[in-house]
Amino acid sequence: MAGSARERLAELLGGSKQARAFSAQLKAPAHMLGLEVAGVGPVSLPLRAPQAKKLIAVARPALFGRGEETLSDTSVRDTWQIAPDQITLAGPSWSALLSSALEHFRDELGLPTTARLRAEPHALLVYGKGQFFLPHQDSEKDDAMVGTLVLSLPSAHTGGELVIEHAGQRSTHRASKTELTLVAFYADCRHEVTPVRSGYRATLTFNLLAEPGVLAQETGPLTELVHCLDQHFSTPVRQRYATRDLDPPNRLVYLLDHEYTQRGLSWERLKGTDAERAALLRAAAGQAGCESVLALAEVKQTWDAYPAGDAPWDDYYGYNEEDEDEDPATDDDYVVQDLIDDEITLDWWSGPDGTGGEPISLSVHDYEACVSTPSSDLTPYESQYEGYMGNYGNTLDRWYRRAAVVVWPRERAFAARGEAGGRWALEKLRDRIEQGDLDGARTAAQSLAPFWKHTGARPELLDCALHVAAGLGAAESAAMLLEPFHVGALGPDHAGALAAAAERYGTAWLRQVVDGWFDPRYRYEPHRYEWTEGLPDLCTALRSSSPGTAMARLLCAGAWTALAGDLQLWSTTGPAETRRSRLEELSLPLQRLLQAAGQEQRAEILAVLRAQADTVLECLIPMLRHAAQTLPTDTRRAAGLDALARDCADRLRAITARQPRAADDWSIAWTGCGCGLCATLETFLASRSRRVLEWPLAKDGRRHVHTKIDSAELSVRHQTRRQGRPYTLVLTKTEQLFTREQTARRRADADLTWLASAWNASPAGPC
Ligand SMILES: O=C(O)CCC(=O)C(=O)O
Ligand SMILES: [Fe+2]
Repeated sequence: MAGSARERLAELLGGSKQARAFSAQLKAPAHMLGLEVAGVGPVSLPLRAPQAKKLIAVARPALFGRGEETLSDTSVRDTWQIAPDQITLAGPSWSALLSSALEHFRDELGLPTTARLRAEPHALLVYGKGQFFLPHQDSEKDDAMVGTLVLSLPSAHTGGELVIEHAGQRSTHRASKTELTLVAFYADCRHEVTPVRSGYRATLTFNLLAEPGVLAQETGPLTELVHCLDQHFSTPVRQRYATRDLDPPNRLVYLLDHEYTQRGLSWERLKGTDAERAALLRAAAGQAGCESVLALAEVKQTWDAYPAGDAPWDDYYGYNEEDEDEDPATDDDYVVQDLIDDEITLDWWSGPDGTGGEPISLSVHDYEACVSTPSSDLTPYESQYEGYMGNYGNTLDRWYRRAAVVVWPRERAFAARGEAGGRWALEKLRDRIEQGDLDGARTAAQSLAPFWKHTGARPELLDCALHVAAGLGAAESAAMLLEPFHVGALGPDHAGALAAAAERYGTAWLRQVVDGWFDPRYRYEPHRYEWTEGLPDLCTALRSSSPGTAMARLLCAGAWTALAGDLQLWSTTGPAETRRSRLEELSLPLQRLLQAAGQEQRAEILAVLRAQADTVLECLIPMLRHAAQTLPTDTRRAAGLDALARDCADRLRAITARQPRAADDWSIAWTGCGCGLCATLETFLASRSRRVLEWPLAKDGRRHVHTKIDSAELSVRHQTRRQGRPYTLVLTKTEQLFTREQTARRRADADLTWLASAWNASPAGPC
């Protein structure tokens, strides 16, 4: 039944009732009905032959009415009937089942939602083999009677179908063997029961009455709209495939039919049918305790489509060779099939009093959307056909501009507006805090929780969020507001507000929040370290208070975890070219971190750097070069860079002190994956004298060896001699073995000389 309040709203506002069903069916578990019959006792379900016979024993042949008369004629109707006063309907779930079934049938049959249906037991009917009821119309025994409800008891039988007809349409209902089958239909429908061919069919029939008074009363569309709004805003949302219901929706978005500009959008200037519909909905919203605003919506629909002239299966069989020279395609050239996706986004709305307005960004959930005119009946302002792309088959995208009336319950106004504009929500919270309305601010803040993560954390809002968080004095809500931000939003200006929040809520709270800011999701973003530019100033400012000092420590720790991970990754990851440039990228963030860190933290970082392999120089030397050009001497010293320069000089000296490779030494130290091929390769590489290996080797083996040589960038050329079987892999050690070492040594020499001059990095003393 989900969506029925919205559908009804759309119908009422659209001014035309859709053709409604004349009959409807529902199944329910057998245990929900407890049935007792005088002279038989409790009837156990599913019904079996012995008990069916007992029921027949207390029944009498059924009569039927023709005009004013009541007749018995087995050529018209042949069945056994038990009067309602012989029947007791009980069981713990029976009344719940009946009332929810009646609501269902009311909605399905299109009766007003204000109506209350009541079911009055009429008879228990039992049909044995060959028994039936010819087509007839039930007499309306009561002014309030609107239809008939037939509840078939579960029982095994063939034949005995209930066939209902209306305006040339018919629906056929078969009873279940195991479940209760409930069918309701309007009193003006002709219906019949076809002959039972085997087994027994048993039904409980009821007159369906619309509660006297309610229907007769002039309800008018306004009352019904109010009722639908109440229902929409109080019914939990059920999403397809979801395991549990969501809270009731905060919004209803009713799409209007015309296009408007921002300036032209006002309650007084709505066009055509929009004017009447919007006025009606706005009036109903007011009566239902809701606020309403006008908004501009963008609708994008994606349809399954194929070019007209092609049958959808032509792609598979290649039948479309004939029609090749066609004009450029337009929207009309496609056959549109199913709607795949329907996205509605609101990008602007007016203030609740109808004045002002602001840009927003809000995607409308399908359970909030309500339309009397489907977008597909309007003209798109743009459409685009996309051939087969992998995700879907061929699709046609269509874009529409529409206006909308957005309605929300007054008491949920804050969340309803807040989801569309994070800035608005934060500013309102700040105002309430400043006016001393702390309770109001806390309740309002908490109402943002379900969606804040997805909507509220734009970087430019961090400052306001920090102030609000500190002012709220409610740790959980404060954390909820701050957690979705990313550390990238942080700058030196935030120091004051950060320290205030830290002071208010303590270190454990702080850690939880800051951890969220270093979400590893951002790890591979290109500018992920840009924020460290402000880190030294931010930390200096923070250190003026002790909670601020703790905050600074957390930020440096977070930055170091990220940097250490990247250093480790890139200093051990292949091709030299990539490694060098990645490590160099880390040099500036590392320098800023060393400047920002406290003494103890800096010592820890330096110790870790010292323990890294020599490749770390590819990060450290560029860092020292940069620092030498940009930082004053005392800043460099304070950041521990002097000590770092000495460490680097030691490493470089060790490299330059290594014995140069002897001219006849062709050995290459390398270890493979442990397989037989790698063992052969390892032996060849390790040999001082062997330069060439001729290795008959099949394709897979050759590929393995190629990969190993290339990924380790070994100074070995590999060629395949395509003669004989298997081909021969020819490996040749190259001169690069010597030139590379010479280049590295020359670079180390140069770096060392530079270090000695720019950093005065003479060999470390005994201390
Ligand atoms: O047994 C049925 O399914 C329908 C009976 C009926 O149409 C009637 O009692 O008027
Ligand atoms: Fe009937």
